[in-house]
Amino acid sequence: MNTTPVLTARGLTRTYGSSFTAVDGIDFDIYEGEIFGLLGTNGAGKTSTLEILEGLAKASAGTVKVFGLDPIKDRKKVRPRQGLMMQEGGFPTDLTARETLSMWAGTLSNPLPVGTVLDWVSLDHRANVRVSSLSGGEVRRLDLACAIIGQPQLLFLDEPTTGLDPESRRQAWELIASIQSSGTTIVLTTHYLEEAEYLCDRLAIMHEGKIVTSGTSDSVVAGHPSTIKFDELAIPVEFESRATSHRGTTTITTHQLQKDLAKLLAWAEETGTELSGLKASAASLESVFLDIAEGK
Ligand SMILES: Nc1ncnc2c1ncn2[C@@H]1O[C@H](COP(=O)(O)OP(=O)(O)OP(=O)(O)O)[C@@H](O)[C@H]1O
Repeated sequence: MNTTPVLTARGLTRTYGSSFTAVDGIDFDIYEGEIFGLLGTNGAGKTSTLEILEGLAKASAGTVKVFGLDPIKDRKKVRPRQGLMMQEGGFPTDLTARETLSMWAGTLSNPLPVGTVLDWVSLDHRANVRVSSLSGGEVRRLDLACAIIGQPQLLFLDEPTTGLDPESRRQAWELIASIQSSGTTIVLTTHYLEEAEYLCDRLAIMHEGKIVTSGTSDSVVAGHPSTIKFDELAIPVEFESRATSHRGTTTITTHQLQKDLAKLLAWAEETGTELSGLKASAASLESVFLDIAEGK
């Protein structure tokens, strides 16, 4: 992996008003050519962080360097190298998709052809439709088109596939992956863990303004326990200390899923016990995320 940092954040803090800390002293590096994901529950501080990285908001404390520069003070140098897709685009509604993208391209120094980008985001057949008549998912794809048409070296995508149907989401993933393969570094936020697993080389999970865990998806999941669930019944003594019971379901947590499952099945066989509702699940990004969300 290329470990040349394109972006570094140290002690990044953002407070609202006099007392609310939305981003609480976080540190991370984003390397050239990678896709870095910022994940977290609603209100974890992802957008508040992204806005500082993008140079749209000032940090209350800490530093950010983008291409070694200050994204606010050196805005003139940094901005042309960045593409931004925010949660809300806010286009004039009476322009068509093509007019909107052409107008935006007119402000950039090195835009790709408008028709090519409309084709990439599958809006070529909707090019002459006014923004007011586009569906929510189509507006989202127009947002993405505006973010990539300037051939940015660093692309920020804030929930790029929210509102897209599953097929359009897959297409957006392919497009984002192909933009990365052309050398662009990408920072994205998402609520879709499958999206993070598919796209992100590394990710950080935020909770209440802090980064709780970070690394590759595999390294974040490693060390997290797997679970065995079944309908509530008396269980072997050796599992009692790792078992919890909730709404009629017993859950055993384990770091040795195969071994413990084999033991449990052998016990059930010997004692003639029916393990109804049996479900064994390896640790996943989702289980890590849910534990963090629950403050575990
Ligand atoms: N302008 C603001 N003034 C006061 N509080 C704010 C402001 N913007 C955000 N917040 C608060 O800061 C916290 C972090 O918000 P932020 O939008 O960064 O979270 P997020 O992780 O992006 O959430 P989501 O997944 O819902 O988009 C939330 O508690 C939010 O209510």
